[in-house]
Amino acid sequence: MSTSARRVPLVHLAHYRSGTPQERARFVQVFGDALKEFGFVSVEGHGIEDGLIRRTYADVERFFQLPEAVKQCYAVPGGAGQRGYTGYGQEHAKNRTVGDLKEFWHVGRELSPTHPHFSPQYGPNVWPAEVPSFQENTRMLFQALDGAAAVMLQALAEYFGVERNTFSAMAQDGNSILRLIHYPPLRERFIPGGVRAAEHEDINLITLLCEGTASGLELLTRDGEWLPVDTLRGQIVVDSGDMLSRVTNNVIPATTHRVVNPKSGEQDTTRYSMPFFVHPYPQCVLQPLPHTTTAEHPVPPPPITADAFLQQRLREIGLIK
Ligand SMILES: O=C(O)CCC(=O)C(=O)O
Ligand SMILES: [Fe+2]
Repeated sequence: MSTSARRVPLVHLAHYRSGTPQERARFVQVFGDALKEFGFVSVEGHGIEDGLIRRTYADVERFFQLPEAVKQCYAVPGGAGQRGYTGYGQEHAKNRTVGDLKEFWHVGRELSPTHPHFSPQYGPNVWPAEVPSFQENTRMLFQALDGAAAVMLQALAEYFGVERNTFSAMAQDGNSILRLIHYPPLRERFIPGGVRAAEHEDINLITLLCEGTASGLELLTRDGEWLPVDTLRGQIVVDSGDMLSRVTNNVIPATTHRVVNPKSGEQDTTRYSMPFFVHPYPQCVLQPLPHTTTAEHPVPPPPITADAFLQQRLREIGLIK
């Protein structure tokens, strides 16, 4: 695949789940090459019900329209924004000080305290009483995305020629998180110098993005060009994060992306999006697959636990003060 391709490559997940051996092999190749050379890949046939995505967006919209004081009741003190509500402008991209022009809500995984991957830092979810169906819909969406992500990670392991569960086992009962984001109209709230989401790389292994409700998402191609990414209905866009870059010794670099502000004249546009960040379990040691240390990638990053890496990054983006 040419790195100067102007379109995000498209694959069909059902081809990997239940296709012929040729379809499976083709999925593995296109999916892996797309993340390696392009940074983003669009996935259709992922099995996530469109109605569930619509219902969840409706709930998310209802929540973010609540008064600020009500929303703030769902901020979790000392929780580093990992559950519940995080207010407007609080998160900023690494190496920036101006906050992003967004507010968001995080739904995480809930494990019993006796589970080996349990970590008290990633505690129980909170739920907005004002939107009764929020809990059920976001939980169902979390589960559906989690299932689709596990299959994609299996394909990625095949791409590297390692045991199929190598990456999916890291994410199984891991610290994945569903982020529900509201970008309000710029006319209403603006922070000088602020961007809806300033350019950044995601922290985690891979991110699954259901289509956003308005344009604005852009990816920096490996050639250094900003390319708008418009997810079509029925497709999920997947990008690679820093943790995947670590475990592949940068064979798959993390993808730089951003959400740009609407053009002048479109200052009334609201945007919602729902990235699902696929994280390993906290105790998982991130170290490169052995055969990824090559002449091209001679210096593997030192091992670090997923939790230590996450804590470091949460500090860098202003969620841990
Ligand atoms: O809103 C989007 O489409 C992307 C958001 C994003 O990149 C993030 O929250 O990490
Ligand atoms: Fe992101």
